[in-house]
Amino acid sequence: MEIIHFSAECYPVAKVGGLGDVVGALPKYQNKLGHVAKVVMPAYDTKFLHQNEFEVVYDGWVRLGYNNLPVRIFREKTNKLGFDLFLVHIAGLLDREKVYGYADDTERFIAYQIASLDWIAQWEHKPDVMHCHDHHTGLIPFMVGNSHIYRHLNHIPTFLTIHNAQYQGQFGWDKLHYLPAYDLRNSSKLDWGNSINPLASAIKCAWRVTTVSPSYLDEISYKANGLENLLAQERGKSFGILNGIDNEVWNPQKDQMLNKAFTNRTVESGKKANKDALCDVFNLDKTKPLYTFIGRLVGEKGADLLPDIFWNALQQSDGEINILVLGSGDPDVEDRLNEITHYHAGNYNAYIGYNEALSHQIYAGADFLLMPSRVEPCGLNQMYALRYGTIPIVRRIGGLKDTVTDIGDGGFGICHDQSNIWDVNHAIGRAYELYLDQKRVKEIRKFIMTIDHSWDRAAQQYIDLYQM
Ligand SMILES: Nc1ncnc2c1ncn2[C@@H]1O[C@H](COP(=O)(O)OP(=O)(O)O[C@H]2O[C@H](CO)[C@@H](O)[C@H](O)[C@H]2O)[C@@H](O)[C@H]1O
Repeated sequence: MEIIHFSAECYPVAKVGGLGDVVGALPKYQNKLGHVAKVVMPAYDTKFLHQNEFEVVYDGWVRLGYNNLPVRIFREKTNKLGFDLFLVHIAGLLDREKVYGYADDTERFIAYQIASLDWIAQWEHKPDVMHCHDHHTGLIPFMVGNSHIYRHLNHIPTFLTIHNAQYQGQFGWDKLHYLPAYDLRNSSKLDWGNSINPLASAIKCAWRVTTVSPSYLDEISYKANGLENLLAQERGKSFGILNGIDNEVWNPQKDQMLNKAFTNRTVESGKKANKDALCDVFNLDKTKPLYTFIGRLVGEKGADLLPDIFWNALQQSDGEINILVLGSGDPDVEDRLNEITHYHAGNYNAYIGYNEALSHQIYAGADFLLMPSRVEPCGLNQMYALRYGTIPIVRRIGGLKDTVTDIGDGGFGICHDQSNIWDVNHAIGRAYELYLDQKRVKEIRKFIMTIDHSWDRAAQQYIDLYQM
């Protein structure tokens, strides 16, 4: 099958969070199964663009409202990522440093979607599947099914994967003129709550909808930032497929970013070397358990609770634990997390910012990873933690529920029910008790490193779904 993935992110080209990891891996694993999966994404002004070789495969114009903008599509020449990568270049609109966060994001992603379809519409052959990821690509199913200019594509099955239903990309009907002409009687397929809502539109128009874990599929019927009823209505064509992880990128045995590579046989010495190095850099106590949080500092991740959780834990433990945070997001949370460093230096530190290599070093060097998420469609961090022998402490929600079993239930993690300070502090205490039983900790580490969360299984599940 020929599968085209449309996405705003793809690791290592451009990554803000988990979407980038998924789109950087799933196509590679689909190709390994004998298919031809490709990625079409915006050409941002990132390092990857400057450090790799590209050829031009398309030169054209994209019509955005009353403007015609020049478009160029580049193909990466060497198949470096294990799949064909196409970058849509629109000067002045897409070629910026950041992926998101601009006032004209709506226009940027509409232009990217139209330009991608214009290009594909003039191919001699047609792909078998068009797979859209999140709201930035959510207008594609509507445009393909309803715009006269894409009538040659309208027999191609479209898929939507929801990585996070919190973000929907809504914009006002005053921007309708940016979209290619369609029969206005079909406007209800774009509308949700009197706005044009790309995620809602994709849920309505895509042939199939998937979520990134089975539990999240259940949860969004009652908690989906206003889309609950729609998702419940479309449940018949919706499926939950648990994300995998890229075992080649996240491989503690070969990871070049670590201070010391290790396997599950050498996990004790490997973890110690990586932990010692982190403790040296961040002024932490090597002899004490190291808890960490890695992620976007936003409400969904429970990040606003972290400062209080850490104050409590550090005070209650009286110097017996370490905490290291890596993240960026809400400036208020960033400040509050930084502030703790002044009071608990030696046991606490925070790196505010984005640092891919440091994230690998922390997954490898930490003893426990905290994920007190309010919403977690899948969560990749807990799976990276497991692969690097780090015990996850997670709220039982979404993909966390599907991947972590509590030690009290014969499992290997610490689970709690609510995303609140008391539950998380209690979980931190349980982890500390566990840490004192080093024999058990060693057994758990050895075991969790063997759990297979690679993409092999999920890549096949997507193929099966395309063929249904
Ligand atoms: N400051 C920082 N420095 C370095 N690395 C950082 C970082 N902050 C985050 N990361 C990395 O970004 C990724 C985050 O992955 P998640 O799955 O937790 O995220 P996210 O909420 O973005 O994704 C959404 O999509 C994914 C994919 O489907 C779902 O798993 C998830 O539940 C859903 O919310 C991990 O690779 C993590 O290491």
